[in-house]
This record gives sequence, C-alpha cells and structure tokens, in this order.
Amino acid sequence: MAEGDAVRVRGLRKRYGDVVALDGLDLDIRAGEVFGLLGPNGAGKSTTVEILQGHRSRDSGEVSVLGADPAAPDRRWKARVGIVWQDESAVTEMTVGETVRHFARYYPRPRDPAEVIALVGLEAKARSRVKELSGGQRRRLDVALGVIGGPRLLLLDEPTTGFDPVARRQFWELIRTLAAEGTTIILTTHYLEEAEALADRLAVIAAGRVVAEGPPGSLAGRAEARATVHWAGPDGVERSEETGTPTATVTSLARRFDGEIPGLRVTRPTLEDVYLRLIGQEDPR
Ligand SMILES: Nc1ncnc2c1ncn2[C@@H]1O[C@H](COP(=O)(O)OP(=O)(O)OP(=O)(O)O)[C@@H](O)[C@H]1O
Repeated sequence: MAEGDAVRVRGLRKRYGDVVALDGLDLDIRAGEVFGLLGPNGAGKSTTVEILQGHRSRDSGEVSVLGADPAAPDRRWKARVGIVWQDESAVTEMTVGETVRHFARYYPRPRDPAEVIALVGLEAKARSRVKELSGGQRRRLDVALGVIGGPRLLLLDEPTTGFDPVARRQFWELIRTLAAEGTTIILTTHYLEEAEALADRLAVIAAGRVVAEGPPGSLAGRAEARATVHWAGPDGVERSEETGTPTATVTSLARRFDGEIPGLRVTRPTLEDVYLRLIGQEDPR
C-alpha cells in the first residue's frame, strides 16, 4: 500500500446467491481526498461501501482501509472510520445535544459535542428533540454522529438523497469543511452535479467493476474531448459544429460575422454525457 493511501482494493468479488454484485473491483483512494463513487442502480456501490466499513463480508480480493483489513477490525480502527447511518437517531425522545454527547462516550478520543453540533449547523436545534427534526436536519445529525469519534475516514452512502437544493448546498459546505480538516471522504451519489462539486476524484462503477476513474473534469478523456461551437445563423436558427480546434472555428466565424457572433456558445461534454457513455446509455440527442 503506497504511503498516503487511505483505501486500497484489489480484485474484490462479492455474490449474493446468483447475483454477482462485485466482479473484480479495484480502487485506490488517497488520504485527504474526497472520492465519489458513481454508478447505476445495482452497480455495487453500497456493497463496496459496506465492505469498506467492515459491515459486509467479501468472497475474495484484497481490502485495506487505513492500513487494516475491515473484515477484522479492532477498536482503534473502528474509532478512525466514521460511518453515517441513515436514521441512526430515528426513534428517540432525546435532544440533539443529548444524542451527540451519548454517542461521544463510545469513542476513546471523541470530538467536542458542541463543536460537532456547530459543524453540522444544528446549534439552534441542540435542545430540540430528535423526533422534532426535519428530514434534512435528521441527516445532519446522522453526520454529526458519524464524525463525533474524530474519524480520519468518513463513508457516506447517498448522503443527500431527499435534500432540498439549499440543504444540499449546505451539506456540500459541511463536506468541504471536513475535507479541509484533513478527513478522507468517500461518498456515493446519483447526483452528478454533487460529484462534480465535491469530489477530487471519481470512480464510475458498472456491473461490479470500475469502468473509469479520475478527476471529474478529465474523467474518461473529458478534458481532451472535442468541443461543439454553437451560434445563430442569419435566420436566427442555431447552427453547431463539432471541432477539435474551437478557437479557430470562433475566429473564422468572427471574421464571417465581422464582429460579434450571435448566440455564441462553446460546449464540451458534461460529466453527465461522459457518465452516460461509460455506462452504455448514450443520450441519443
Ligand atoms: N442483501 C442482498 N441480498 C441479495 N442481493 C443483494 C443484496 N444487496 C445487494 N444485492 C444485489 O447486489 C447488486 C449490487 O447492489 P448494491 O446495493 O451494492 O448496488 P448500488 O450500486 O448501491 O445500487 P443503488 O444505486 O440502487 O443503491 C444488486 O443487483 C442488488 O440487487
């Protein structure tokens, strides 16, 4: 395992009966990065995250998380790996503050509960009962419980499902704050704009294997992909031209129009375009 790696996975396989969930998955995640796992329903993302957490067994393959095998975790390792459960805090009459303080007692060196409540933006709700929180506030509390032990690695499975756009952006800020503190973060998501906004690197999983890996801006040759120049013709109808040299195309258009080019746009494949191509579902537009 290279120094600076938080996670190393080689040839990971997992079947559930006849279903092959993971079919030789490889992953390298560096310490301190935000790493996104993308892939269609049933691709194997949750299975991967659960194996990394030590909550699901594997059939074969090597897995190292913070230098240890999650299949044989010790107490110290467990304190260093933060897990965000959906609705960990669901059925309780306790207040937010009581819940966070209660969970802090499980860890050898917990973070300060008041600081964690502030980190997730629940200060105003510290004295509210958990059952009175909204769905988004409950998820923030789940994150608070995931980080109260002061983990070096945080695993999040679809953390913002069901969030409104404002709550989602607030959650992104929380992830960025945790990342700036040095926490390695692995998250699965179906929101490509979330992956693009948060992840330093992404892996696209399809049918239990990694089909592409890299920074969102250059995944699968995205940075080198041909551009499309769009403009409006004299009749107002949009024209477009795909080109490897968009500057030359724009220069020649500027000459032709003798100045401003009406309706000028230069586009490159979006993360969604690249993602759909990778999973074999190209948009036929
Ligand atoms: N406990 C289980 N028993 C049987 N099959 C399972 C179990 N958990 C997952 N599977 C199957 O394994 C495959 C991978 O599932 P997994 O939940 O890892 O996918 P996922 O990428 O997280 O999907 P989603 O995006 O829908 O959450 C699927 O075909 C799923 O039906």
